[in-house]
Amino acid sequence: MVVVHGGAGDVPEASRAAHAEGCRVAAAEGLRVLLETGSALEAAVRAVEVLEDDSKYNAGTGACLTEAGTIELDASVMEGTTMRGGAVCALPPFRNPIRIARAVLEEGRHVLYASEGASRFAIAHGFAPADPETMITAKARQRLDAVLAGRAERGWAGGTVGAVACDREGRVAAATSTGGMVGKRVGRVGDSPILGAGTFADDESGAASATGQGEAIHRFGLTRYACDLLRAGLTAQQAADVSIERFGARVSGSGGLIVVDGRGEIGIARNTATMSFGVAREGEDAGAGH
Ligand SMILES: NC(=O)C[C@H](N)C(=O)O
Repeated sequence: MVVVHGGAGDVPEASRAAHAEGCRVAAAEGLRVLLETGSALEAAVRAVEVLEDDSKYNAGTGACLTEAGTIELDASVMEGTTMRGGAVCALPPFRNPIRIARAVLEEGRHVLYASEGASRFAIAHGFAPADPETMITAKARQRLDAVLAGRAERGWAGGTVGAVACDREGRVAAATSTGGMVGKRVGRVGDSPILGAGTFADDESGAASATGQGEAIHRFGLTRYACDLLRAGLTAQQAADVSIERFGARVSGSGGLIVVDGRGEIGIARNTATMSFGVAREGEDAGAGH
């Protein structure tokens, strides 16, 4: 089974159905890949890739902009069987950062590459840098302009994307990708590329992908916290609910979380107005909501 999220935040009423539908499509495609390859890791990566290519979300194409008007991308992936992980942060424009994070995981020498080094790694592994103009949307520019003009708050952008997957043998994986915050400082790195914060997977507990205020998620270690609750015996939904409750109470964090355990039970929680999600399970029609 595959669960995806399209970011915690406050999507306007008129756009909510479209955001949920994008998640349904991504979860269904992730499940298709899971059934074809048997790999939870590949399924989570593919689901996130679909969302990166959908300009509605703040990841890949359509990512939000730094205060300098540039794109800096964060992404990570982790699989739960041997707990391998790969991540890139402050990456200049490449179309699918999650694929580069996957390549980091496969190569295995390091876990996280930043900025120039991440770009070099990507090029050495056959990824082509993207023309920034093909990835920057008019909406992303408008949002930055509003922030710089003081018409909107400099906050997290919403629209981060993530996926968790569980195969028939109980192997789990998680993946997360984002442009971060609108008007962030150049070099600011959020929680999404940090294992244990934005992304975590361990077959002995489960997998989780987080979204929301990155600085708070960093400090709280949100995905690791949720997986530790699974290990302690909570159901996936209880683990998601308790994690978000504690995250709000302890560090005043706002955000959301998707969780899956090794039996394919899922948990979805948020303390924001919306968080689009999609769920696809073998033998059932894919569903979506907020
Ligand atoms: N939309 C998000 O979830 C933002 C992301 N967590 C970050 O702070 O970079």
